[in-house]
Amino acid sequence: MDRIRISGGNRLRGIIPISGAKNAALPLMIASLLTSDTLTLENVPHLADVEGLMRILGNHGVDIAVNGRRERQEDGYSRTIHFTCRTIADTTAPYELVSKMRASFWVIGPLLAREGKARVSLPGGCAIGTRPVDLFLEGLQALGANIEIDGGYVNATAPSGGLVGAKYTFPKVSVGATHVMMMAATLAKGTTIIDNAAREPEVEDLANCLNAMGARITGAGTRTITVEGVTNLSGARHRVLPDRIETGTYAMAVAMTGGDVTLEGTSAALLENALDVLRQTGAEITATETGLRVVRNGHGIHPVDIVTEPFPGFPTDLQAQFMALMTRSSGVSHITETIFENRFMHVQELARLGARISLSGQMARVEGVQRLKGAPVMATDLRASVSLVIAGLAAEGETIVNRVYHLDRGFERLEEKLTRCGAVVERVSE
Ligand SMILES: CC(=O)N[C@H]1[C@@H](OP(=O)(O)OP(=O)(O)OC[C@H]2O[C@@H](n3ccc(=O)[nH]c3=O)[C@H](O)[C@@H]2O)O[C@H](CO)[C@@H](O)[C@@H]1O
Ligand SMILES: C=C(OP(=O)(O)O)C(=O)O
Repeated sequence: MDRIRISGGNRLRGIIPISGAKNAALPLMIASLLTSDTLTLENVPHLADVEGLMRILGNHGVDIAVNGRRERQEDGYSRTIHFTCRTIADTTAPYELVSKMRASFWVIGPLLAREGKARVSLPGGCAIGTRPVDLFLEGLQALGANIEIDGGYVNATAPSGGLVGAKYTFPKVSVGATHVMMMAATLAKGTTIIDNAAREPEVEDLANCLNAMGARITGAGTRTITVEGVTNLSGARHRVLPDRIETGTYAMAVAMTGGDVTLEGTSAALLENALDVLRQTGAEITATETGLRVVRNGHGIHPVDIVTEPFPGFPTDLQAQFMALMTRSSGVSHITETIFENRFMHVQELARLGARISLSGQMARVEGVQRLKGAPVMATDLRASVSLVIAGLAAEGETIVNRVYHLDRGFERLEEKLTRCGAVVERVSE
């Protein structure tokens, strides 16, 4: 099993290219199930989750060609990929595939809309909370679907004439359930109004792609999304938006080590809240023509309190990384996690490096320390893993991060990107 070895203490200087967003690429790939034409996606990150979803889509009958060639390109950079699903080969998404990744459950929306039925295993994904699927099921039921849960599978069936548009208000904001309801509603009869929708940029990206495929969606990016159903969707070409979580992660790494790094191919508008918080910690952040420049020279790290919230609030997917930064602040900060009830698994691992963190329910109290010291640590989930990398970059001596397969789900070429900026980071394969 691979590990990451970090020798801490170097400032980061240079340029980091930001990849396409994992959390946009996954629903966009799933949208290819809605049409028999080719959906071409540019800037698809090379990640374990993307590879896993390709296997799932292949099982449903999607033909996948990378850069026009059939063979997979293994150089590790973001790619252009063509997805063509002439006919749905199988409406079942099996446990063995779906249990590895939360987003794979989302195939339920397109399968139901196009084929009138879907049998999808209950999902897996990062172990950061119970992560139920009640909102997905209620949303699909509002469109007329009949839902039964049996043997760990959700069996969904559309009424004989297909799904029917409806008004539905989510009792709680869910990114995944918004994606699914929006995809399902594109082929439903009549108008669907989705209230209390997630406003994440990835929802807007999916809506833009669906509209390019012939859907009629307005309001994505606001609380209310309206979808006028159409009879069929066609192919399209769409570029995956930049990864705001990767952007924020590297910005926090620079704030942690000090230095001067330009993050290329990204946009401040995707993560204004997190960047404002970083500025309060003492980092200087400026927009450039092609991305962002993050600088921290000389000054200490100021403590800042944060509360995670749905977009446009502070993202839960940056909470662990921010906690790593706060371990070196000059005071006490409070970090409140409101999205997932079990997203503090990194706390005990950060403690191995010398961090002083205490937990009380949903809130972590982080007392900044003057120095962290390298140690072996264990990655417990995707963003927790990268928080350990950030801490390791600032720790004295050697940090070994075990179980890096979590990291490979969401960070393309992490070691290379950091090494090019002066960090000493290497992957050790055994
Ligand atoms: C692949 C992807 O894009 N994953 C992101 C997506 O996950 P995901 O779409 O799974 O997250 P949701 O927005 O659905 O979850 C938000 C909250 O709603 C709850 N909930 C959700 C669905 C449901 O049916 N019932 C229910 O109670 C969840 O347990 C959680 O407490 O948004 C999360 C919140 O920004 C991010 O952390 C994940 O990185
Ligand atoms: C929690 C995440 O992913 P998933 O929803 O796929 O588990 C994440 O991207 O941080």
